[in-house]
Amino acid sequence: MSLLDQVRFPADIRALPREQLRQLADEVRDRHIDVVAQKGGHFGASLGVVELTVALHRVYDTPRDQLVWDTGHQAYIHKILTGRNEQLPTIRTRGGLAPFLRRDESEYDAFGAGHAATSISAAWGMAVGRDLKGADFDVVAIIGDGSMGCGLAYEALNNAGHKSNDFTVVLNDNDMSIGPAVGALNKYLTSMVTNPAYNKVRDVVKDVLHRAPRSLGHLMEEVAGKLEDGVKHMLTPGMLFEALGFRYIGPVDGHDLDELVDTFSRVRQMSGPILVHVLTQKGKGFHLAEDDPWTWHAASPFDKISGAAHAKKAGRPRYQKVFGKGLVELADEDPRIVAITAAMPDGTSTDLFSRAHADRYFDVGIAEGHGVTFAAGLATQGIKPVVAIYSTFLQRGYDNIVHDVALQDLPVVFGMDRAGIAGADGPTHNGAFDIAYMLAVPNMTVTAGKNGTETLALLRAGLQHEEGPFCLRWPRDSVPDEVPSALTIEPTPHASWEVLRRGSDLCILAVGTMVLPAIDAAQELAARGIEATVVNCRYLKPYDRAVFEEVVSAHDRILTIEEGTVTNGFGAFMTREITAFRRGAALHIETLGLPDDFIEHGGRGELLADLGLDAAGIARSARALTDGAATGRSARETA
Ligand SMILES: Cc1ncc(C[n+]2csc(CCOP(=O)(O)OP(=O)(O)O)c2C)c(N)n1
Ligand SMILES: CC(=O)[C@@H](O)[C@H](O)COP(=O)(O)O
Ligand SMILES: [Mg+2]
Repeated sequence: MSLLDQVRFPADIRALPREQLRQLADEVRDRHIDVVAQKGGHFGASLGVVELTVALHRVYDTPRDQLVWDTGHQAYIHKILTGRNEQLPTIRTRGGLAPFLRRDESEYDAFGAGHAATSISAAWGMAVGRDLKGADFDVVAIIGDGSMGCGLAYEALNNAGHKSNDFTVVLNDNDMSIGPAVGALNKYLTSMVTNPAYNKVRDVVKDVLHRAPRSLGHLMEEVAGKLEDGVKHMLTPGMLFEALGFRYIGPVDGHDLDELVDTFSRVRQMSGPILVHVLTQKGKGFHLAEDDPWTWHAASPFDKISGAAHAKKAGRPRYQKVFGKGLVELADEDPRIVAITAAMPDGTSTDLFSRAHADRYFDVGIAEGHGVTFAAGLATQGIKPVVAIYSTFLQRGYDNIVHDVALQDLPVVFGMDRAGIAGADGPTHNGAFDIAYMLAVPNMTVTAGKNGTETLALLRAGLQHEEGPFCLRWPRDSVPDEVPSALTIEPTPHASWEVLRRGSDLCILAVGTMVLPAIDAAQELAARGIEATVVNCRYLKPYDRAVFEEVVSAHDRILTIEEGTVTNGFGAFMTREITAFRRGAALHIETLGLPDDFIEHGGRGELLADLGLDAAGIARSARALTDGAATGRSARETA
């Protein structure tokens, strides 16, 4: 009988004979491989924490004791062991399990995740909250080495380390982020655990312990622990974490269940801030992922034996590839261009740049704010930095954008990928706010291309723009057009719009990915006798004042459409501009976009249709606007 049939919750793990934990771990690992092979999803990170997850739920009394997983892409094992095994195949699908952790999905999900490096701050908050109310439970944060390279983690360590509240940080060190591990921390951690003298002494200590008579066991354990700590302090450089006030324990073999259970049983009896350094292998137990953890960070459905993806990647390339290739071509011609990524070389396709111009490629790690201000510094030296960061992750660098780039009018180009609906990654990853947050920044030029070619045309324009920062956005999608070499594409004229269609019944002001569906909607409307003007507002700010005045003078019914929040988005901006320009006129303005809410995970296309942001939805809104206006219905904002 399979153990997984009887182990549904952590209490079942704690009821198992200890010698069955190994079998449970093997079954859980196989289950994870089976489900992701069928359905796709995040893959390598969960494989690396199978034993760690089993051991934590074995030792700690979850959900009373709180486990705070960082980022959450490694939490499939946690979900399997906390009552969600049957639902696992629904993960990342509309209405199914969330891609990461969510407090509203399970009592075992102590804190939501998705963006990296929040776990220590959150866990510390829980520990202090516990002590303020005199409660009694353990709090454990589990953070990866890549996420430990993020400044937020140090803010938390620094703050927690000088207090005495009990809480534990588990550093899951697989020497890997998504791309190759970057940063001095990784070198430091590696040096600690590969120091031959330190490891020799550890082996001796282990051997002495093993041989000690049972009767002396506890005493020997104390002596051995002191000896090991003394050696550790002597041999390992700096003991960064001890300097920050944490008792350092480790490194521990993250795949040795006995060592893990013994270590956490010991740690659970200790007091104060503790950091347990666990060594794991990302992709452990699936040979292809062990050999190439970067590629197997996430996977689309694949054959378990060969690893071959089921669905052949047909059709046109993703926007990210078009951007990455175009940037390389432009950098071939201009030695001032540099590319900056924040630990996402693959997702932004700046890995292409790293191969073509290694000396001008910078992966700053999970440090978006630093990446932005680093770019500002480069710009003061006449360098042309292109900061390629997902819209959602760029939120981490907002003050840096305002304070270090825009206020100093520095020519930095921001390439915001995953703008709009990201899809399966859900609300933590949707690029819902970049139009709103960038429009609010003085001196910032805000743009969005209608297709791949125009995206590169805007990139060229941004690289020529010397008078301050410039941003452009693109979706997690394939381009709708054949895209030529960037070097053959003229830069889009500054602050220009493009009138794609003229009609007398209403005017549609469309942004970026909404332009082509607006054209399709206009054709549907025309079949019903409604003629729409469609304008490609590829410069959101500064906008094309001449075209604006022409079309706004000619229309009392205006529909704006953007794949971004309507709250303080382009539509709100245009509504203010239009009502000021047509003061006193009886206008009917509707702004379509993402509602003032968080959009759940699901397929990008189905979510856009749900939101009325496909051609059919746009046509419906346009008809309502023209019918409504015909009956004198007042203008209304729609979400
Ligand atoms: C703020 C932020 N930036 C970037 C990402 C994208 N991201 C997801 S997982 C990951 C790598 C994390 O590395 P590590 O913490 O070592 O975890 P591992 O995958 O190795 O288990 C990155 C960069 C993110 N989730 N959040
Ligand atoms: C967990 C995380 O943040 C990344 O793995 C993210 O899911 C990547 O997103 P894309 O798949 O859109 O590159
Ligand atoms: Mg890692």
